[in-house]
Amino acid sequence: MLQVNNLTKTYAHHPVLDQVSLELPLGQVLAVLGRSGCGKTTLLKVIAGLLPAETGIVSWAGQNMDAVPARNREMVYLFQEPLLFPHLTVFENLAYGLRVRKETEIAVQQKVSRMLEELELQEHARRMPHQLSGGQRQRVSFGRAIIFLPRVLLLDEPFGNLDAQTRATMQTFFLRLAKNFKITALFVTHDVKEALLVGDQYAYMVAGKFQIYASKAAFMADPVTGVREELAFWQAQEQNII
Ligand SMILES: Nc1ncnc2c1ncn2[C@@H]1O[C@H](COP(=O)(O)OP(=O)(O)OP(=O)(O)O)[C@@H](O)[C@H]1O
Repeated sequence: MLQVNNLTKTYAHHPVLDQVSLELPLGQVLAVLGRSGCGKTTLLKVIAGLLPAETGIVSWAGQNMDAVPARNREMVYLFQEPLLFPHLTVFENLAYGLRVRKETEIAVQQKVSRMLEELELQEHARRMPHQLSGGQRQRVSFGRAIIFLPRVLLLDEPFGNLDAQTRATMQTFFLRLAKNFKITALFVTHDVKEALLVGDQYAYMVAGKFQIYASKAAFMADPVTGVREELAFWQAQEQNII
């Protein structure tokens, strides 16, 4: 289980993380909804070990991660933009983390083949990243992060730059991968529908304050999340048509 206790961080006397606490059990996805600038990226980077917090503790299975550098935390921060090695094929991009961990060639071949299948990219294994569409690149980026089974995946608006249709396809991919690989993830999004779709648990962040809801119903019922507003909008559209 990932545990975060009372994280605080300020920039120029302005609190960006204000006593943030959360618990994330294995295999669960916590969808974090929040407007731009509320501190979501800062939270993910502190958990990943890429930024220091002023106070608070990040721990995994009861072990304090303070002294564990980012590269050893196995809490992978995935950028909005897929960052692939431009000089490596899709296959080698996926294999990279396994090779760094000195896995045997047989294991590399098996794991990459399975991942290519999961991502429906078998036919693109020999392509270079610039020969892929944005959605395909994002799939490779996902696969590369998941293939060595990190403890936690930290997703920062991963589909924010994709068109609506590709975004919907990617959400379906994510749900399948999350289930098949028992992914534990914090999934940050501005999009209410995306949060509802991908989450097992739900949180809302505003001005560095983090609120976790006891249930999906509680998340949907709270006016601050904007869920009710969005539902009302679609109902009004429907009534206008009829
Ligand atoms: N290095 C920094 N120095 C000063 N202020 C910063 C720094 N990094 C972030 N901030 C400020 O902290 C706040 C939170 O930033 P953060 O990137 O965590 O927001 P966010 O919720 O991820 O926003 P977005 O959705 O737009 O990426 C913002 O007001 C931002 O301007």
